[in-house]
Amino acid sequence: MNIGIIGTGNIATYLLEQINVNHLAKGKITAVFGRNQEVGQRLSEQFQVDFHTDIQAFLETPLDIVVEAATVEAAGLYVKDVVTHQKDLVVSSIGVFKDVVFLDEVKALAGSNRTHIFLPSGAIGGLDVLQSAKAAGGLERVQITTRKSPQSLGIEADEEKVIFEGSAFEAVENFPKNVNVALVLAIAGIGVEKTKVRVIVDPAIERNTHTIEAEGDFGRMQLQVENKPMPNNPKTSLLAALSILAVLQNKDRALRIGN
Ligand SMILES: NC(=O)C1=CN([C@@H]2O[C@H](COP(=O)(O)OP(=O)(O)OC[C@H]3O[C@@H](n4cnc5c(N)ncnc54)[C@H](OP(=O)(O)O)[C@@H]3O)[C@@H](O)[C@H]2O)C=CC1
Ligand SMILES: O=C([O-])CC(=O)C(=O)O
Repeated sequence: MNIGIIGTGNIATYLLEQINVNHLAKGKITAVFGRNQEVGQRLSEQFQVDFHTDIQAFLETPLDIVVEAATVEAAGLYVKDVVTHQKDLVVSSIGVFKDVVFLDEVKALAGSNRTHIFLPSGAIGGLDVLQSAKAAGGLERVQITTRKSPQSLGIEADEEKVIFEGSAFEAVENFPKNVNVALVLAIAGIGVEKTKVRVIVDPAIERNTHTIEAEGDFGRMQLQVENKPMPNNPKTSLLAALSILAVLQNKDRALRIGN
């Protein structure tokens, strides 16, 4: 499997290390697309990958799957191109799909190009429960409370404070690098308007903590994940990078676990 990566940051570097050096997935990252020539050159030498600043040239290389690990904005620019070039796609910046029409367009393109789109569970879990819970309708309420340090949120604060309360749609507009988890939750569950999000800044906390609550005909779920932030980017939890690695490890397996 030839893997391409969009982005030259923390997750991209983590995947290069785990796949090209530690061989933790089948195949190899053969090409990276980015806009930072200096960093791209360094990654190219360190991990023996081609570096491209031209998206068409990147997508014309023989890739089986492309992992977006950049930003919501970059995902908006490039995900359709990836699918129309008939590559499977893994999206990290799931906030790009707050626009439901855009998500439907990308899904339709994937259908007509016979490709697959993978949305990793990222820094959370419980998506299996939500999807089962709504299989026959009847999922009523979904909420996520994200608690992060000022450093992880990239803001200053000297006391615990609720800094946002609203829909998943509004949350992405306010914190595009911190609430992609709310979007995958919304897509798996009851949508971007009905999924409620609270963001709390907490100077006393060291882990990126997400608490998910859901209720419906199935009963009730509460799940809390206390994530270690990544050293190179404390906004991002290690679990988010691991979940992309797991998608790449599992994508062609005969045995599927969870719905
Ligand atoms: N689903 C989930 O649970 C999670 C999702 N995420 C998503 O994953 C993304 C990546 O995370 P992480 O690697 O930690 O973030 P980083 O900020 O470390 O890396 C993002 C990289 O993207 C590059 N980039 C930005 N804009 C563009 C562009 N237009 N074209 C090409 N490259 C671009 C930046 O490089 P430069 O600016 O130098 O060009 C930067 O190095 C986050 O932005 C977030 O959207 C993160 C955490 C959890
Ligand atoms: O990594 C995390 O804890 C969550 C995150 O940043 C995101 O969802 O964008």
